[in-house]
This record gives sequence, C-alpha cells and structure tokens, in this order.
Amino acid sequence: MAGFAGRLARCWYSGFLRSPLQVPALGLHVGGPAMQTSQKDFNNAVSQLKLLKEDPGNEVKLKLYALYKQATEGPCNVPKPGMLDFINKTKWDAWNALGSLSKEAARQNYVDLVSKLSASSESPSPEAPAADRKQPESDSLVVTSGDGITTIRLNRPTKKNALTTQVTPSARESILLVLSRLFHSKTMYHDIIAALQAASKDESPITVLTGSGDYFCSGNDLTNFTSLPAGGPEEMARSSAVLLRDFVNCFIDFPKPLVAVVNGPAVGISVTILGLFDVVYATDRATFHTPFSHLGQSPEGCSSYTFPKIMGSSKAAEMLLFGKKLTAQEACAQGLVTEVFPDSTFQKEVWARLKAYSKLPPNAMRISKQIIRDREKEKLHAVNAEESNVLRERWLSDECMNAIASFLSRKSKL
Ligand SMILES: CCCC/C=C/CC(=O)SCCNC(=O)CCNC(=O)[C@H](O)C(C)(C)COP(=O)(O)OP(=O)(O)OC[C@H]1O[C@@H](n2cnc3c(N)ncnc32)[C@H](O)[C@@H]1OP(=O)(O)O
Repeated sequence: MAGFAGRLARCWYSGFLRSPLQVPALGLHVGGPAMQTSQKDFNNAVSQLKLLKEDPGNEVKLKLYALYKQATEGPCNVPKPGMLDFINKTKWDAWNALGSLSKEAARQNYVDLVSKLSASSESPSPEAPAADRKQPESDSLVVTSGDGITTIRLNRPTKKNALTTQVTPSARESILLVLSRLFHSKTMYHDIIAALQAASKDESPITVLTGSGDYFCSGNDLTNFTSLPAGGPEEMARSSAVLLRDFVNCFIDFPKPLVAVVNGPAVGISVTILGLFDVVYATDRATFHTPFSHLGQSPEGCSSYTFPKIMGSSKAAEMLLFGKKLTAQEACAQGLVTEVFPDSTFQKEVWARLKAYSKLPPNAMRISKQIIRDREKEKLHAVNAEESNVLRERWLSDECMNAIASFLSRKSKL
C-alpha cells in the first residue's frame, strides 16, 4: 500500500513539475516563460485582428503586414517587385523598411499595434468555453481553445456553413483578411484538416465541431463545382476525391474525444462524418439528411459502412439511397445522435457538460478511444478510399451535373 501511495505521489508531483516546462515529445513547447508568452501573444494577436469591426486603413494594414513578415520570416529577403507591380512593391517597401529589426521586436510591435486596434473586438457567447487561445484560420472557420476544449466552428452562416473548396470572399473581407489568408491554407476543407491536426496535438482533452448561426452545415458547397481548374472536369473530380479522402482520414485518425455540437440542420457530408465522432449532441431543431441520389452522388464520410452498423441496413438505405430526412429525435433513436436537447437550453447544457468532461484524465480518455476505435481504422480507411473513388466518377456523371445546375439555377431545394 505504501509503495502504491509512493508511486501515486511521484506521478502527481511529476505532473506538476512538467507543467512549467513542457515536453517536446508530447508536441508541446519548450523554452522560458517569456518566450512562450510572446509567441502565444503573437498568435492571439493574429487571430484577434480578424475580429476588428473597423477597417484600420491602408497605412496601418501595411504596417501590420510588414511586422508580420518580419516577425515570421525575418528581414526582407525577396527580390524587389517591378515598378508596375504596384501592390506588391508597396508591400515589399514596407517590409524592407523594417531593416534588421529582430523577429522578437517585430512580434512585440505587432502585438502592441493589434492590442491598440482591438478595442471593438467581438466578445464570445457566455456559454461557450472561455477562449484562452485562438489559432490562425480563415474567416470561415474559427478555432478557439479554453476550458479544456478546442472548438472548431464553421463560420459561414449566410451560406448555412456550406464547405468550400475555394477562397470565397465574405462581406467583411478586407485587404487585411486577404493578406492574412496568404499565410494560411486556402479552403474550409484544408482549414478543418489543419485545425484537426493541431487539435490532435494541443493541450485540450476534448475537441468539438460546431456551426455558427441557424445551421450546423449544409454540406459541400455546390458552387465548388463551378470554377473548373485548368485540367477541366476530370481534374476537378480527381482533386476533389483526393481532398475528400484526406479530409475524412483526419476524422478516422483523430486520437482524442471528438464531439459534434449540432446546433441546427445538417446536410450531406456534415451528416455522414458524424459516424466517426465519439459523441453527437443535437438541438431539437436539428435535422439530418443526405440527398446523395437527388444530387446524382453517392455516400462518403464512411457512411456506407458506419450507417448500416449504427442504424441497421434498412434505415441506412432509406437515408443514403432515398435521402430521408431524420428529425433530431429520430436520429437519436437510430443511434446517430447521442442526446437531443431543447433548443432554448442547448448551448448552456451542452457546454456545461463538456466542460465537466474535459476535466477527466485526458490520457485515460485517449486510450479508451484507441481501444474502441483502433481495430476499425484499417477498414474505415479502405471504405473511405473506395467511396472517394466512386464519387470521382459520379461527379463527372450527367445526373450529378444536372442536379448541381438545377440547384444553382434555384429550381430545386434539396
Ligand atoms: C470535396 C469534398 C466533397 C464532399 C462531398 C459532399 C457531398 C455533400 O455534402 S452533398 C450535400 C450538398 N448540400 C446540399 O445539397 C444542400 C444545398 N442547399 C439547400 O438545399 C438549401 O440551401 C438548404 C436546405 C441547406 C437551406 O435552405 P434555405 O431555404 O433555408 O436557405 P437558402 O436560401 O437556400 O440558403 C442560404 C444561402 O446559402 C446558400 N447555400 C446553402 N447551402 C449551400 C450549399 N450546400 N452550397 C452552396 N450554397 C449553399 C444558398 O444558395 C443561399 O445563398 P444565396 O443567399 O446567395 O442565395
């Protein structure tokens, strides 16, 4: 008993000792507190900038651009653009003007400038976890960490959080946002992949996917199919299939508890991936449907395998073949949803519960997830690859092209 108590005490103390200087093998940072704070402040400032309500004006934007480049890349190290390349030359001049200013000083100046500008930044909703860390992402995806939860929030409410494969300008787009996107990935799919990869290594025990506004997500943005790459429809289908496979793989491989907070209706791929989540909480306003046949498409997100397993083959067929829309209660009865909450108390109840769960020992939760999920992974990867290949063909079919053309010409709502 004494030996056990001693071991317990040693673990307890080593846990404490680890926190000030964290261990690189665990994907965490090393270095003194001043260094950590400065980088963290810089990352926060980069995120905070996107929440500014007022356009700070071109002069300030240029200064921010120059400081960002200096802080991340050091002194200007690229050739001067030609006289006619006016915008890039102006940016180059601003960066070059910082001379040999150190990265640390540039970071500090950047943080100071953003904190002066951010008086009017948005405040988070009271129920959501306190955001003590916000990661760089596009305007359409907001990633925050706090209270032991990393929250990945789809943030295109005017388009029902449809998932883009293109950079789509938003209403409050500014040069500043365009510039900030130059440093980050291009599309919502890529941003979600990056956010999941970062979350898999961060300190939060729990990761959540949710949406802004009245929808959870309306699935793939059907306008993705309208801007063809140089290789034509074949190249569009090929690259979309690769993106789809990579996207779904991230959910299959995600190592920590992954929770969907379904704040409203869900369509298409936002429904199918739910079979790869550990827990799905839904408002009673949510609905779930996969109109693949209507779109001349076929199942993805491993749903051809997970749905029959979760709800039985005949219920799965009704959803996946006929596009039957389930209410939240029905989805819960079928096992796709864990629990349904009244819309009026949904946010409050769900976040309170998740905050409590996030205090459970993180390693125990990871290991339990591993035991539950690992034996299925190989199968899921094979299913994902097959579904992506089949869809590649489907996207080139007349059935699919006609259905998308019909949506885009507003003839049908799905
Ligand atoms: C590369 C990986 C590919 C993975 C493939 C995945 C397959 C799928 O996800 S299939 C599912 C695709 N999604 C749909 O078919 C949904 C299409 N949208 C609708 O049927 C309706 O918009 C709605 C039922 C979701 C909402 O209808 P409601 O009347 O309430 O609102 P709207 O006025 O229609 O929508 C507002 C606004 O948002 C635009 N929008 C909504 N969903 C999408 C979407 N999926 N793609 C593109 N745009 C969408 C809609 O057009 C409206 O835009 P405007 O205000 O500009 O008209």
